Amino acid sequence: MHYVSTRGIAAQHSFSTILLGGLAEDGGLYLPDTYPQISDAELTAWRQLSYADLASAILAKFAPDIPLEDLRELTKKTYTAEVYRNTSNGNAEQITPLKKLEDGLYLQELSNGPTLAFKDMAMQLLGNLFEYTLDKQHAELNIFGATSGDTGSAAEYAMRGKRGIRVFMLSPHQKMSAFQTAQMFSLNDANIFNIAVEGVFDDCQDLVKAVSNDLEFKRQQKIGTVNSINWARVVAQVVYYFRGYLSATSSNTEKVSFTVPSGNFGNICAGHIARMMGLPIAQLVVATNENDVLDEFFKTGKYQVRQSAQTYHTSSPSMDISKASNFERFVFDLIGRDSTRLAALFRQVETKGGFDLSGGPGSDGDEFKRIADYGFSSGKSVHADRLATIRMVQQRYGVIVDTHTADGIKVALEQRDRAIPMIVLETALPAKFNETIREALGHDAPRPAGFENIEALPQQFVVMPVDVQKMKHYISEQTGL
Ligand SMILES: Cc1ncc(COP(=O)(O)O)c(C=O)c1O
Ligand SMILES: N[C@@H](CCOP(=O)(O)O)C(=O)O
Repeated sequence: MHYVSTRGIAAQHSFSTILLGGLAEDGGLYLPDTYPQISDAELTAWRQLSYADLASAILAKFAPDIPLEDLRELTKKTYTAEVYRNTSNGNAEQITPLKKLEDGLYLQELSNGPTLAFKDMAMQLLGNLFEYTLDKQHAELNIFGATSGDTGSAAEYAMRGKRGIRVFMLSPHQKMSAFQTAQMFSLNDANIFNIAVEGVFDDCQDLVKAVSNDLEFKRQQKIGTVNSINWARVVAQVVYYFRGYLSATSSNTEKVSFTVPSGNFGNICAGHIARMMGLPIAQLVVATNENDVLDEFFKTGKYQVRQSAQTYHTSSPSMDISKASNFERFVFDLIGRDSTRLAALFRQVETKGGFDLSGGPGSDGDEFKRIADYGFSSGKSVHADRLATIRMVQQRYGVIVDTHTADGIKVALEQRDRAIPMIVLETALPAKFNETIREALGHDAPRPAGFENIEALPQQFVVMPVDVQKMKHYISEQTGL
């Protein structure tokens, strides 16, 4: 298997090479040349597997250049009850248990890891994969990433103290919750550098792309990424769609749907890959907050990104994103993997702010008519919906959900086909967004052990403007390369 760039110019590479490289040299994102398919017999056999074994079976299809035995060791070391210990049912061996809310409606717990968000599902594996690959190459890696709140802490917890790795993490200054801010900025490991950027998440992600697109600087500074720009992140997220499906069904003739609180489109992109591999997924429902660029696209075929000033700071702040990185991977598939056209469309995003695939007069294509073939639909949730959903879920099901998961449940209830089980992905625990839980319920969210006084710890970070040159200068100053 080879990996190709969505923009079609960069060289094709193996899994291990793109793992360390992140963004393709032509500015595109890597995808496998074809999606591996799963047979009915395989899916049946996978019903018996532990999460770790399921992960290595799926990874083996995407990383043929890593020996299966090594993959097995890596996933066994990653997916343990000690690491994913915050399960609500006390059975941490299950890693991502399904919580039944009512007949046909489930939450899939993905936030039981060290930083209480779904990012830990992939990031813990990425940390181990990086260490394994770097050890073999006697190399080092400077991770340059962007976060709206959860990728950052998941990456820093996964990489702290790891040999040969430094993490430079950009976050939007004063736009994360108090808990998220404390989780990242209270770390004082020598290999962690927190940079608060005077802008929104999209500015942070643009800086990551701009720095990565300077190929000489990238090579010299050994820059890699942990955002879902990195294909390995997406692949590791594919695993829990399989796990969710297998837990909700007893035969492969059944279908399920997933609703995914979405921002950078990495999570639901993994669902798209699982579906392309043949997992019987009926619907993939994109749930957005007030930053509704994706909802607009999946309703109209028009993709129109918003400027920083029109990107709202909301109570589901991790989804405050108007320029979803992984959307490019989906559009690549939607337009028949025509990389020349893909590159033109995404150039147009930079010059005209978007493109239009609605098929209407003056549009850039008519592929929107094919959206349903890919199972996608969408909906939106705003602050008042979020509060009402948090209250409703507590009253009706006795469960407290975080603000992003609440957005997912709100949209899932609107979109579900009652004949097909709907799984809502739980993307964080409520303790991370206590301000809004208090507003909704009048009391604090339950706080897992170990985080009691996190907001009171001393914080270490630097504040910087949206300035590529200053960012590069800061990185080279710290690395000494
Ligand atoms: C809690 C939470 N929910 C939802 C999302 C959106 O996920 P994605 O960016 O993969 O679409 C994020 C950020 O990624 C998040 O941290
Ligand atoms: N919501 C994310 C944004 C970055 O997403 P990623 O999946 O591309 O890393 C965050 O919490 O940082």
